[in-house]
Amino acid sequence: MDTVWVRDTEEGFVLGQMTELMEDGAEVIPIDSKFSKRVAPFDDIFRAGDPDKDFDDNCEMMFLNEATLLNNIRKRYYKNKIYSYVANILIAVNPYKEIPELYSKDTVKKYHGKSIGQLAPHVFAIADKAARDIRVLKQSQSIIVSGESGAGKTESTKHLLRFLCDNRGSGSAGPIEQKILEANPVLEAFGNAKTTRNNNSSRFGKFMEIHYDKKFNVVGGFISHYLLEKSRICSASGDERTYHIFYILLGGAPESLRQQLALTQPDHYNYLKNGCTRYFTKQSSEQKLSPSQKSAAHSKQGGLRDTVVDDVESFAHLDKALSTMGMGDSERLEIYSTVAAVLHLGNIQFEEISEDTKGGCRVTTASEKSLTIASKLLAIDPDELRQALVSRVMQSARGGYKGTVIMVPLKVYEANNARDALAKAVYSKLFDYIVQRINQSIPFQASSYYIGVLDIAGFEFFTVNSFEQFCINYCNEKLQQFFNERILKYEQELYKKEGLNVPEIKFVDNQDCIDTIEAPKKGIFSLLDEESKMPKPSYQHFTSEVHSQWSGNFRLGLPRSSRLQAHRNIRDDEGFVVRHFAGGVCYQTVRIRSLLFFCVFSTIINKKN
Ligand SMILES: Nc1ncnc2c1ncn2[C@@H]1O[C@H](COP(=O)(O)OP(=O)(O)OP(=O)(O)O)[C@@H](O)[C@H]1O
Repeated sequence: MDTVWVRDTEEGFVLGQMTELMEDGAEVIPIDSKFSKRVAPFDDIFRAGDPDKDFDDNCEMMFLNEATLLNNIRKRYYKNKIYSYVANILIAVNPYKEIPELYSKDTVKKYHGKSIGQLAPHVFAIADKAARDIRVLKQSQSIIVSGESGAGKTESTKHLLRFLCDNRGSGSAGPIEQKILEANPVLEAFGNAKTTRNNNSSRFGKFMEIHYDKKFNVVGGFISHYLLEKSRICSASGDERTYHIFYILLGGAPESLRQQLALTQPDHYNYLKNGCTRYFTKQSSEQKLSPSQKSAAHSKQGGLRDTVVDDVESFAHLDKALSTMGMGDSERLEIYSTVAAVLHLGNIQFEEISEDTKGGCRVTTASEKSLTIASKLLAIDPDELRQALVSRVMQSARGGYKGTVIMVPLKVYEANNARDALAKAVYSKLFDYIVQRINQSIPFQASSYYIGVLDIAGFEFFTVNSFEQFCINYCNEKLQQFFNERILKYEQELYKKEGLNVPEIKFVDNQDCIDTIEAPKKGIFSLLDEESKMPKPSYQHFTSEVHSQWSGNFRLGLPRSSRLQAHRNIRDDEGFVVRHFAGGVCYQTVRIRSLLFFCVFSTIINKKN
């Protein structure tokens, strides 16, 4: 009788004995009597090998399949062994607790110069391999960290960087390395937020390069960032919050600065009040908050607790880190003013002008004060800001000549969209600026090699999927293609070359899916680009174009073809389904409309800069 794993809807897999073979399945009696005897198809039955033993490298198992892989990872996890390999790929499980000695200075020292497999699987072994490979192969190296939100990507990235910045196993970092490491808390303040899955979730992707000279000394670094989640700037809902920096300023900035920025408490701001308005505090930092800084929810329920995040204490650390990066008092004040301006912008509200036959709107009297503060903090004329919010500029062009400029009044909902687009553009430009300043603080004149670490969000699929999910999933589609090419195709070619008789591994080429997104002229990006250049862009027209260009293509479908009931009610001209390598995702184009507004407003911001 064979010991097998059989698929189970509750448990994932259940261990059992295969007792009887049938035509298209088998009878399995689970070893644990709390599970019932069952008949399962062959596709749901997997050889188990020795289920009590755990392996450093999953490839060492006699039978490698979905069930044995999961069993091995689980067995190890319960023994605090959170890492395992699949050849050169490291699998990490988030332990959500500190494991003694796992990342200590001694452990760093131990892993320096050791090949993969010499010591237990570890993120340091991957970093060391990259460091040795640039020496041996004389070629730059990159490490891709991938996984769903909360999987531990950012923590793993930090450990990789710490190892790479460690001075040849001395347990300490040199001055340049120190600056590279200090970039993280600054990026986290502006680019991380509390989500339901992760108190410190990175809402942007990054590629961090550590540059080396010919003698393999660290000479500097460079950070590229991608896809900051802009929708979060203007709305937080339920238990989620917007970016940490807003709460750090409100809860941690000195009283004088808060007064200068006209800051009060989180539930006074439209962009914050619909989400969680409590600060992260420790017992000691909670005492430092005055009642006027706390939202009603914070006063009632107290602070949120996390081992790392503390909004009250963070301000001083952030301010110091920005100074270390070479930012003087006035530059830091400009940064804080811009953050505060976004909050005040969000409080500007509009009302219809009943006597206006063109259906225009104006700023409400109650929010005039917010408009004045926002324009003061942004150092722009309040009337110019007002006009930009309640009207749209139109200029005819004929035969290469530009005609008269006409100000078209906006309706209330259009002005709301315009305000939010402006707030998003201001904040995302600020984020670009922060990254640029970090890069200036870790410059390098010349470098021979670099080790890059890519920390980017994994595949996303929510009930409502917008442009942000579209970009993230496109990126993951490209990464999957890279993986297919680099690992599956390349390995199989190697086996062939070496004359090994290994059965061919079949995988689905996802180039056709990538084409639907990026093909020139008919790809979704191209169509969106075209739509945004039209005098009257509309999401319905854009969606119809997508469907007509890709009609009959397997990769693109109508919302009603989605597996999720909620998507089947979406109209044909309100969304489309893309069948990605990881599954179908229904994107709602009503949401993409904000991108069109974004295009208009980024022009204003660029002019201001
Ligand atoms: N190796 C680890 N040891 C201990 N705790 C960890 C480890 N990795 C992650 N954690 C815990 O899990 C939390 C989430 O991890 P992390 O922020 O790295 O996830 P992520 O994959 O980057 O998520 P997101 O995509 O949302 O940014 C961390 O704040 C930390 O508390």
